[in-house]
This record gives sequence, structure tokens and C-alpha cells, in this order.
Amino acid sequence: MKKKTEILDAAAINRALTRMSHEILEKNKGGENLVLIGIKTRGVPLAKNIQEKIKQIEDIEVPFGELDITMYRDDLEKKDHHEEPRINSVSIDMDITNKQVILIDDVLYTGRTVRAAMDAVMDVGRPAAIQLGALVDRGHRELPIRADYVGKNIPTSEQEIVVVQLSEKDQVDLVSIYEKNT
Ligand SMILES: O=P(O)(O)OC[C@H]1O[C@H](OP(=O)(O)OP(=O)(O)O)[C@H](O)[C@@H]1O
Ligand SMILES: O=c1cc[nH]c(=O)[nH]1
Repeated sequence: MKKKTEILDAAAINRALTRMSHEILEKNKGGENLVLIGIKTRGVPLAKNIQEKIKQIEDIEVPFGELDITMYRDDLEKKDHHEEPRINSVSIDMDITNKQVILIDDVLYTGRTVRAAMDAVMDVGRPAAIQLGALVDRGHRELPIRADYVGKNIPTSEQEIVVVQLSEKDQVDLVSIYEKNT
């Protein structure tokens, strides 16, 4: 896999997350009725970052949960379009009844992971609504799913892979585009 471009550096990622936090607060008229749910792996530190920013902006501690969803694919380069995500674990310990549940993931691509995440949330309770935030929307949706909050829209070809690195997992904050090996 060959790196082509670096799209977002640490400062740009931080600015995007700050903007998304403000948009979340604006759309929901404050942070009182929110629940943030990070989709593993990198949706979790992103959601934690947004939780901290909301705390700084409004002094509200938004409840936080995690979903572990994996594709049967274990290699993005070999991905075909019929693999379905599997829910490995659900860690949502609060009551989500009538809450605005905000799912956070790093990359939105086919939408299949988000669909599985919505199923997992609906199994836990009955939220008022589910919203979606993604650091990167790279297009190529296979389901009628869109994000309410997007860090950056990155038009990609199917030959490309978006790689998100976050300091909590990867010791660096960086979003890059790679070209698949042909
Ligand atoms: O819209 P989709 O086609 O479902 O793709 C998006 C998902 O793919 C990536 O996860 P991946 O399976 O690579 O796991 P990881 O985040 O743990 O690396 C990414 O983090 C999203 O969760
Ligand atoms: O390019 C992609 C597609 C799905 N998930 C990623 O992390 N990158």
C-alpha cells in the first residue's frame, strides 16, 4: 500500500473536532440530552475528544458509551462489498430512552458499520433519535445513510484507502490517503 497524500494534520483534525462539537451543541440546543457513542477502534478517542470539548464549551459531562463492531474483512485491500459487520461488544451503561444518541466513527464508507451500530443501539433502548458524526466521509455508500456532522468530505476512488491515525492509538494525529496495491 502506497501513501499518496496527507489530508489532515493534528491541527486540522483538532479544528474539525472543535467545529463538530459546536455543531452538535447547536443542532441539539445544548448538551443536556445527549449520549455520545464511539465506534471502536478510532471512533472511541474521537468521541472522547468531542466529550471533552463539550465539557469545555458548556460545562456538561455528556454520558459516553462504546460499540465494538468488526467487519468480517480483516484487510481493507481485500474488501468485497458483501461482508457484514459483526457486533462484538456493546458498552452502553446509561439509560438512552428519549436521548439524542450521537454515534462517532473515524471513516464513513459503505455505511454498513453504522447500520450495525444503529441496530445495537436500538437493542439497548429507545432513543429520541440517532445522529452520526464521522471525521471523514469518503463516499461510496451502499446504504441510505448520511452523517449529520462531518470533519472532512474526501472524495475517493475505490482504489484508495483512507487511513486515520490518532495519537491515542497510533502516536500521531494524521489522515492520509493510500493507494491499494494492484
Ligand atoms: O462504512 P463502512 O464500509 O462500514 O466502513 C467504515 C468502517 O471501517 C473502518 O473500520 P475497520 O473495520 O477498518 O476497523 P477499525 O476501525 O477497528 O480499524 C472504520 O473505522 C469504520 O468503522
Ligand atoms: O478507506 C477506508 C474505508 C473504511 N475504513 C477505513 O478506515 N478506511
